[in-house]
Amino acid sequence: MRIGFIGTGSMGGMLVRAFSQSTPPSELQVVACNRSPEKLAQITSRFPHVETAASPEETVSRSDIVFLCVKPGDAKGVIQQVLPYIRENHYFISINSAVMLEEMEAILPCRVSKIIPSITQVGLSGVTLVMHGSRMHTEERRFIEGWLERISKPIVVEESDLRVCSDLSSCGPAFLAVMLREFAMAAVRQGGIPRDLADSLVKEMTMGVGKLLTEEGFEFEDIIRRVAVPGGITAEGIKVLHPSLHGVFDQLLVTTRSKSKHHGTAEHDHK
Ligand SMILES: NC(=O)C1=CN([C@@H]2O[C@H](COP(=O)(O)OP(=O)(O)OC[C@H]3O[C@@H](n4cnc5c(N)ncnc54)[C@H](OP(=O)(O)O)[C@@H]3O)[C@@H](O)[C@H]2O)C=CC1
Ligand SMILES: O=C(O)[C@@H]1CCC=N1
Repeated sequence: MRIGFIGTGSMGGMLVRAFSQSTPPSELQVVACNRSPEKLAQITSRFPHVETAASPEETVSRSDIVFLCVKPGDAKGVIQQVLPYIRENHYFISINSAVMLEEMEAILPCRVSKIIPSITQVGLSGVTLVMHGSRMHTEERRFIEGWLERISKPIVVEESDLRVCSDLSSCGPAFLAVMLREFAMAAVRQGGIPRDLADSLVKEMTMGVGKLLTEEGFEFEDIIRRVAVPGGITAEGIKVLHPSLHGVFDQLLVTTRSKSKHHGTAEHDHK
């Protein structure tokens, strides 16, 4: 299978690395291009079997599955640029939430899907959100999801639910990191311990909680019940958290929804 990547920035570069780590070169031919050559050169120096294409057009010509990994404001221009090189049997997959499946299908003659990756795929974990266009039938959907399973847990969602789902799976790592950093910094202030000790404790705790939730069958409530024993210390801490957190995430989701309505122009990409 020949997989092409147009754009090897943060997300495209991550996907190239993730596929290269998870799949032997004998099963996968990767070809990629990037506007500025340095980012791609960093990847090819670590993964020499990743081939360099000179342009998006060449990437498309040399691929069966094409991942479009440019910023929203660049996406429509690149789609127009590669259009003459797209064959009906191509799979064209955009990682931009701003470009709608219907818009892509109206322009492109091939099968299209949209996926929203997450920084967690650096560790071959976390979710890729998947939305398929109308030309993707059951077998073809399974085929693409099978590839995504090599690097993540693919979850199919409705395009209309994308905003809130990607807040959880793709923006979520940053939201969680902000909260965890606050926790560590408060421990430094209140407990007088060094920052690196506080960071290590929070990181290891987070990894352990992740395992309970994903591997040990714990629900959030199970963890809360087992740790916040009646009359204990954790329960007192939770009494502080509840009023402070109430409404915070509603506000966050209202804000991201509002921002996403104005997203998708080159002007906004560079703000
Ligand atoms: N960051 C995240 O966690 C997530 C991001 N996304 C989405 O992914 C998309 C990409 O984001 P991200 O990877 O962070 O952005 P980056 O800016 O890091 O990557 C975009 C890349 O596309 C390259 N590029 C632009 N135009 C062209 C072109 N014509 N031909 C070849 N390469 C081109 C850029 O090259 P150059 O080196 O010249 O800039 C750049 O390397 C966005 O839509 C974002 O919303 C989705 C999920 C999560
Ligand atoms: O913040 C952003 O715009 C991107 C989209 C999803 C995660 N990061």
